[in-house]
Amino acid sequence: MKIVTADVIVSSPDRNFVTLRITTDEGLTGVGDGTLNGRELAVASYLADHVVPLLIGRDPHRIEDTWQFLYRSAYWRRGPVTMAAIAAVDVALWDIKAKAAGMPLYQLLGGASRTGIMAYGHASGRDTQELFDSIRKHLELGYRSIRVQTSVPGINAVYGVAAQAEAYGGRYDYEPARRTPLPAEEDWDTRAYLRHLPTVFEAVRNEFGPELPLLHDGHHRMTPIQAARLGKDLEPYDLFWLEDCTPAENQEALRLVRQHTTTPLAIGEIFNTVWDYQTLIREQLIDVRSAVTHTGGITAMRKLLDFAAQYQIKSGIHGPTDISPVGMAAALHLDLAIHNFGIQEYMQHGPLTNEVFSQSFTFENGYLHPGDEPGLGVDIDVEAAARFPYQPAYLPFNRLKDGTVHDW
Ligand SMILES: O=NC(=O)[C@@H](O)[C@H](O)[C@H](O)CO
Ligand SMILES: [Co+2]
Repeated sequence: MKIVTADVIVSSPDRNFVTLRITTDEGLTGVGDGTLNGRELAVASYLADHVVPLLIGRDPHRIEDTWQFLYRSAYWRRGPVTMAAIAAVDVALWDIKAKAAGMPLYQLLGGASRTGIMAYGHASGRDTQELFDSIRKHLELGYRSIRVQTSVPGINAVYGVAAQAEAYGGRYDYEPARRTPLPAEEDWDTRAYLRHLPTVFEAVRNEFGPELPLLHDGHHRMTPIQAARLGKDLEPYDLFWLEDCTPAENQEALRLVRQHTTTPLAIGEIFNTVWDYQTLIREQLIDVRSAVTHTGGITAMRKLLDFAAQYQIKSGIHGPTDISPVGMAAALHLDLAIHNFGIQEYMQHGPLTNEVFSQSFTFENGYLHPGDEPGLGVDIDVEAAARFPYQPAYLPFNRLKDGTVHDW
């Protein structure tokens, strides 16, 4: 079998997506997700200008060789753009291989290790009442695990608070990439946040009880000692995880956090190769790990998850709406097959996105399942995609009160 075409489709239903669609000489097609929120065109160009010419004529069954060829022939190693592009090719080739085999992708990954994939949804609120309503709404939607994000007194716009994003003219539910020519500036104050957050979880536990798995995303904003303090302050509320508690380019920084708190830590959604995690995993500095299929696709993610399994670390694959239904489906096939599954993030894509992408995965009673269609079980309607041309959209950034730029 040979690859005859590879189309890079940039489409913006609800939000921007980059999809690679590979077609073989036997008429089989496969799709891959190369969406990198706020830098979509960089991946689209990397694919169209530097990768697609290398794919034409290759045997699509040679997935490992194609991965190694794209990774090593680029000479320049790693990075979010390169690894998102390689991920798009890799997932499309796995889609083709599974279709050729006439089975859902998870069967090629070792078959099902569970009956369903525990999902968590994003509840948020500007105040306690709005937060409680959002948690109740997610419980009614069937979620059995819930991420809690709230406003902070004295801060105007905080990541992950849907109503606040809308008040700022954004659409949080399509991931806070504002359709504006330049990134929007938001404000931040870590001490105000550290004072406020334990009171939020105290209120949530009093209202919803001790059982409901609760998650929180620190979104890279604290120093290690601040993260250590928050982890300790949240221990009474028994979180499923505290995510991205501190920027982790310096992986050793997590040693300090670990020494002070037993709150489980999830890190990794902005990483893109196993090397970003190596110390975190080897020294058991994280518990449930979160990474998108941008970490080089199924081939690389499987190796990463198997490495993590040796250190009793479970998966927590990234699943916001800036991961397209294609990337989501890839995550679900992995989630179903691996033994060290932890949890799967699942925001629900918008109605226009569901017009462009047909998918066979299901969400019932709090559990996701990739479905049993041959391949990934997702496809892109190219005509529908053409109706939604790319629109520049950027994630916001933070500045502190004194004007210093800060992690968002
Ligand atoms: O845990 N989920 C997250 O942190 C996401 O909401 C990220 O802010 C977006 O995917 C960035 O594009
Ligand atoms: Co996150």
